[in-house]
Amino acid sequence: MASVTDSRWGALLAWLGQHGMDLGELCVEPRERPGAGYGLFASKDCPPSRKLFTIPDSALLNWKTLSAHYPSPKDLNATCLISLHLLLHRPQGAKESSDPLFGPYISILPRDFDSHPLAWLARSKLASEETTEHYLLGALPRDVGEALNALWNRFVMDWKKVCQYVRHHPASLTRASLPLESENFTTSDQLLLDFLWAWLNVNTRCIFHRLHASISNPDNFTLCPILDFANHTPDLSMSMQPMPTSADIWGSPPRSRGGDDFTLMAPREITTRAGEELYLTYGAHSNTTLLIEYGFINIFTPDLVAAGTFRGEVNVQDAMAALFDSGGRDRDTWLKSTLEDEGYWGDWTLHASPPPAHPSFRLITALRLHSLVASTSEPTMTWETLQPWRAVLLGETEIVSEENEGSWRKALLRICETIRTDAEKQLASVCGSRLVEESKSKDWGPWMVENIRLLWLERIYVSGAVIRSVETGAQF
Ligand SMILES: C[S@@+](CC[C@H](N)C(=O)[O-])C[C@H]1O[C@@H](n2cnc3c(N)ncnc32)[C@H](O)[C@@H]1O
Repeated sequence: MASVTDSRWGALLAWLGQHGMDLGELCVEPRERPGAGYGLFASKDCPPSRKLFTIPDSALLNWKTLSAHYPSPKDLNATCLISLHLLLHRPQGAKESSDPLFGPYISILPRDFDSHPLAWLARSKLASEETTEHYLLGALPRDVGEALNALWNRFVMDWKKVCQYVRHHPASLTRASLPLESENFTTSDQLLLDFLWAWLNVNTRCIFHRLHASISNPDNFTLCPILDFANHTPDLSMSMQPMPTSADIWGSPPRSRGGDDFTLMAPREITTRAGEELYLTYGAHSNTTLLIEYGFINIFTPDLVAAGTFRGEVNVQDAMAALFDSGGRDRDTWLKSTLEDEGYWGDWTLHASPPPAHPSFRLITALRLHSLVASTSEPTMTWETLQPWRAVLLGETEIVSEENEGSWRKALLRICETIRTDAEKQLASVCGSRLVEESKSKDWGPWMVENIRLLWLERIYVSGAVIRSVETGAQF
């Protein structure tokens, strides 16, 4: 542990002890983890499924534990309420948070998210001249940039909700650690950046926790001290497991209290030795999602992609859009509306695993339709002539026809080749020496350039692997 975190860790444990945590059973601690900030490490040997610690419900930071301290809390969803609370009590400089409720926990949260792509986007929007962040954003694959813009829109919507809430309930600011005026919320760039810090803490560190009667309630999540030091592993067998709460078992949360305590268990199948890192699996996410939502990617090698052991995924929206834009207006419009009506428009992907490397079923379905209509001289098809394609969708037959199989597989090859060639060109141009030089102005810059380079390489390797699958006659 770095020295500054040492004292914050001690303060956090003392505070958790006041909340009733049994510190004697704790067998983990945070340590610096190059390339990932901090991580959670075993402080003694942990056999499979050993209980690692329990955080009392009152020390969990969530909608239930905060709502009693805010006027009309139902006006805010959990993301907005937790983010607002963090914003009101953000530590200043190297000081500790003076929040009387969660101060020692807020003090140990990351102090900045400068390396996160959403922070690049915010800074580049606020900056008057080109910054390193501009160059990094310019080097991202287009679909990754689009996913980032969608995340930005989500963030801005939450910020607007919070600004509106604060305007209607200025009393919500009276207990803030910082002197804040509700009028400044819509105009201050600094407040927007503070909210971004708070919102990214929520977005990158919260975990599902059943707080509400309905399991699908979107506010069923919490910030959980100590657990949130855990880094991600894509390997589920190495992941720690939350112990099912009584709400999970009985189907509804306890009525009398804020919620259940949160207990974390060691991985089910392996023994973790003292000094080894403990992980959580955040989800079966693609690298695009990991980068956009969490600010890192799963590292891979060409061998792992070729062997189908790395969960490589490539979005082929642009190449498909070009294909669906080349058959004449009537045909293109008909194709799009037919696929939309059937729910198969967009979200088309290639996958490296499980082997053989393959196109998604959505992509195959769209290509089958494109090839079917291309085999006719008409721009559209009748209900009757479309039946062979629908029969595949309904599971009544496996293929439209032998001819259609051959035709969509050829179209798939062309799409993969386009993606591979385009990625090779982009890799050489956007990840060139200018970006490398620019990135050196940030301590995390070269690491991020390597992540972006890997995103382009993922396109090259995965499309190459699908080409090999098609050429060797793999059935999908
Ligand atoms: C829940 S926190 C984990 C603790 C965090 N590393 C810290 O320093 O506090 C999630 C963040 O950790 C980082 N992270 C998690 N898993 C990672 C991994 N496998 N590689 C690199 N960074 C990772 C990312 O910045 C992510 O947004």
